[in-house]
Amino acid sequence: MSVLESIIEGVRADLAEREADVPFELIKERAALAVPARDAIAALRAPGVGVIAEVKRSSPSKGQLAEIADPAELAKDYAEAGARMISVLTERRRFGGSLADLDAVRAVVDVPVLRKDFVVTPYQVHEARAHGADVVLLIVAALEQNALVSLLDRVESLGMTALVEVHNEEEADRALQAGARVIGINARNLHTLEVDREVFGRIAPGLPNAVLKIAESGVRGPSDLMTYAGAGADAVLVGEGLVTSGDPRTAVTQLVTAGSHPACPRPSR
Ligand SMILES: O=P(O)(O)OC[C@@H](O)[C@@H](O)c1c[nH]c2ccccc12
Repeated sequence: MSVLESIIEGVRADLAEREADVPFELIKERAALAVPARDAIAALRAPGVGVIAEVKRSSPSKGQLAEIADPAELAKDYAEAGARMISVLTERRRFGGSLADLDAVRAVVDVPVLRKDFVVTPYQVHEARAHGADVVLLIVAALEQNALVSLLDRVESLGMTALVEVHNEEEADRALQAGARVIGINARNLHTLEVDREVFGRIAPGLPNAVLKIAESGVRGPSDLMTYAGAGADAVLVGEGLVTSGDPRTAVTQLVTAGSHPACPRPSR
């Protein structure tokens, strides 16, 4: 079984427990009553290269990265330092996240919030909305094409934005066919867990101008942001580099400064 498959197996087991507590009809109702989703596309289209800052305790490749006793405090620091969006990992077993983290972050920031998880069922989409998410990650490698299409439609029908994650050209084609408006190109191979920063530059130029392009993973600092900017990134998504920096606020400030510097290559739109 691949790493991705084993993560999803755990996600499904945890999901079954939550679903036993809060049935589908109830989570749908809660989602319908939530404050409307924020416009993530508008936030990402702002001038310069944006920073999406991630609340990430652990990773399958490195184990624990940071304790993060107070995710709300961290998210506030990120937002005050200029992050355009906050990503919250809600997967428990490998990433140490939870929906409580999402609630805590949602309560303290005004920027759009991304639910970062392994979303494979409609239930999780409504659940994301019920907990205040504005954006939901959909990983192409984890989904059959018809599931991808129907989950993406569901995300949009709830007023949210889908961040559709790809790792290669074939997945990028599937994302486009499904109608993705925001594509994340993940430098980390979910099968081997290795980071290859060249992947973005290989895939991004083949995507239409109208699609927002997010470079995910492996951003160590401003120079990686500049490289991704040169290859057409509208934003970078950063986790480990921030939570292990010792000073996440300054780390975000440095990235935001680089992304808005006149020398930073601009997205073509
Ligand atoms: O910590 P990094 O290398 O900055 O990466 C952040 C983000 O890209 C990564 O957490 C991620 C990208 N896609 C995912 C899918 C599931 C879980 C996690 C991820």
